[in-house]
Amino acid sequence: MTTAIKIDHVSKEFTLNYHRTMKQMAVAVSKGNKVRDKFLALDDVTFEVQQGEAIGLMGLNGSGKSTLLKLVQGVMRPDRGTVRTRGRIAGLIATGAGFHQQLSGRENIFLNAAVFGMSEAETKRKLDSIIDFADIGKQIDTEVGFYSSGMNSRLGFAIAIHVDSDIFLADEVLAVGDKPFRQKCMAKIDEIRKEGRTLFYVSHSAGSVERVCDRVIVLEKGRLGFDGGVKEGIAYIHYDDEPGAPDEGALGADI
Ligand SMILES: Nc1ncnc2c1ncn2[C@@H]1O[C@H](COP(=O)(O)OP(=O)(O)OP(=O)(O)O)[C@@H](O)[C@H]1O
Repeated sequence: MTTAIKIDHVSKEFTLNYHRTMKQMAVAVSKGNKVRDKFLALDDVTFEVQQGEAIGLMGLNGSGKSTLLKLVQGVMRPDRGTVRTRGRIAGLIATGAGFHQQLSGRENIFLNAAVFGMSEAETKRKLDSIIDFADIGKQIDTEVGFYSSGMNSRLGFAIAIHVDSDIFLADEVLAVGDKPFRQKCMAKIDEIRKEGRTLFYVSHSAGSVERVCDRVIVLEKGRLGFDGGVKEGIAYIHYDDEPGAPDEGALGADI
């Protein structure tokens, strides 16, 4: 087996500022109060992913999932530890991230595709297919700054799935899309799986994780809480407790 991702004792620290203005800060300092704190968004996380594995990355809000994906994608560096990846990485880890707000959707396709390492010729060849998948009509030629979050997500996902990547990162991509779009995305994710590409799939939906993944990693306040089978992972995080809970209805069994 070939290792696709190696996360070795990785920590990432952020600063939490308690005040937004200089005045508030000055008042806090004069009273001897803290103005900022540091905290670990990721705390000594270690695991390996083999090529072709589909990992469901789960955890409560703020547990560090997106931060971990950003480190895997290479847009952020760890403060401690190492992140090693093999092959080309594509995916959607933050809706609208990487889009230039004043450029049109069409122009952003070229910009974003270049960031993923696609040549202009390759992008031109895939342009119609990307626009078709995004399916946002004439608004493909309007400024991305005016897009709804769903439209941002549609365009971002459409570009990402057209990159010939070895590792695909999907962070809540389906959360803002409507049902027909979610179904289309799930079909693409199935294709990615069949092609033997490595998948990192962040979701709060036990149903969709069960459908897509063969392993679950649970982050708890930045620490690795669980790493193992899908059913066990879902049970660990108690997402199987409440049948018909909102996450199931939103993204689960109905896809
Ligand atoms: N650039 C940043 N600067 C400061 N704090 C940050 C930054 N990015 C993330 N954080 C903080 O790090 C913690 C982890 O955030 P992260 O987005 O990784 O969580 P998550 O598990 O993806 O959450 P969610 O399920 O809500 O998407 C949060 O407390 C968040 O506020």
